[in-house]
Amino acid sequence: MGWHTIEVETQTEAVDAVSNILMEAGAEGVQIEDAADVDNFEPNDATVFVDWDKVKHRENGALVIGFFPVGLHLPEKTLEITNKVQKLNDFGLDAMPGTVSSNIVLDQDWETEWQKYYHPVRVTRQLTIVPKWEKYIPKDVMEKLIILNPGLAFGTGTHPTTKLMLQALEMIVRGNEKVLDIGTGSGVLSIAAKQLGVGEVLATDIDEVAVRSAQTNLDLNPVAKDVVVIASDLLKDVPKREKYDLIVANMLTEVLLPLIPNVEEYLRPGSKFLLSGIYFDKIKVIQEQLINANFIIDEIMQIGDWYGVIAHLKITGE
Ligand SMILES: C[S@@+](CC[C@H](N)C(=O)[O-])C[C@H]1O[C@@H](n2cnc3c(N)ncnc32)[C@H](O)[C@@H]1O
Repeated sequence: MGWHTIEVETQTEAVDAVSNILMEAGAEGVQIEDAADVDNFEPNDATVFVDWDKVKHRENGALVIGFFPVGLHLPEKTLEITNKVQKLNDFGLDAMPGTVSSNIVLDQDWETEWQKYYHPVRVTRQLTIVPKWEKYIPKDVMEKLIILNPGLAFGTGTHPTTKLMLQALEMIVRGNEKVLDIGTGSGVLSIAAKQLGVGEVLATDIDEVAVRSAQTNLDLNPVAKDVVVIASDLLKDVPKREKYDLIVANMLTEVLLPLIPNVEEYLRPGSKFLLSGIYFDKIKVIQEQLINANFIIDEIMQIGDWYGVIAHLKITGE
């Protein structure tokens, strides 16, 4: 069996959005070649030096490749994707040139290409992401594993926006918190939260494919077996009377902005709200929206051009 690939030439800041477009269009996986990976590259072993002149890598921009099963109507799919990529500019994302092209590859090529990119990565002091096909033994008692089938949905753990969330979780989780994970993608943050000792977790995503992928990944992690995952557009299908100690949301600013004013009724005073997916030119507007919605900002975190925020709902007298 072969695969159709649809490739989008774009920019680093639009990689997540383009990946989502490809997944929503029915891609069974995406592969990303991003020039920024060279800057963000952190070897597992600090003594490793990579001579980038000798390693094949992109010099600029990014290429996102979606893998589709053969049988789809390629010209129609390509047009649908082109239209959606062009609309990203309206959201203030530089997705250009946004050139979309298609190809066919052999199954075997895809399998080996795919797996070559994913290896166990210790993303924070305590958390290591392990692709499901790797046998990995924790290096010390502190190390906790997140087993993932990467490529099913956004959230392989190595993207700066996910890393910021994992770091923030590690900083603030004390144990037994009730957690809401909005836009769960691969389920990575729910699994991490459980590994760090939280109590109940409800995970949501607008995308049915992501909901199924999250469930597959949750099933790979016994610690996360009681996480409930549902399809929901933001808070629409989250039970109204529920209160959470912690809400996490790693999504584009355009999605976070309408969410922020509505989370208060799901939190208690002092409950934490972690946000990520914020590109550098959007951090101000997110801060303003949080302050208007009764939040105190505890910490602003940054990796490269991406920002994350740790906030809490005002306590009376604050
Ligand atoms: C950037 S990914 C984050 C995935 C994962 N939580 C992480 O941190 O790596 C954003 C996710 O939000 C989901 N999403 C986008 N708009 C949404 C909405 N209106 N309601 C719920 N989920 C949404 C997308 O389908 C995607 O899975």
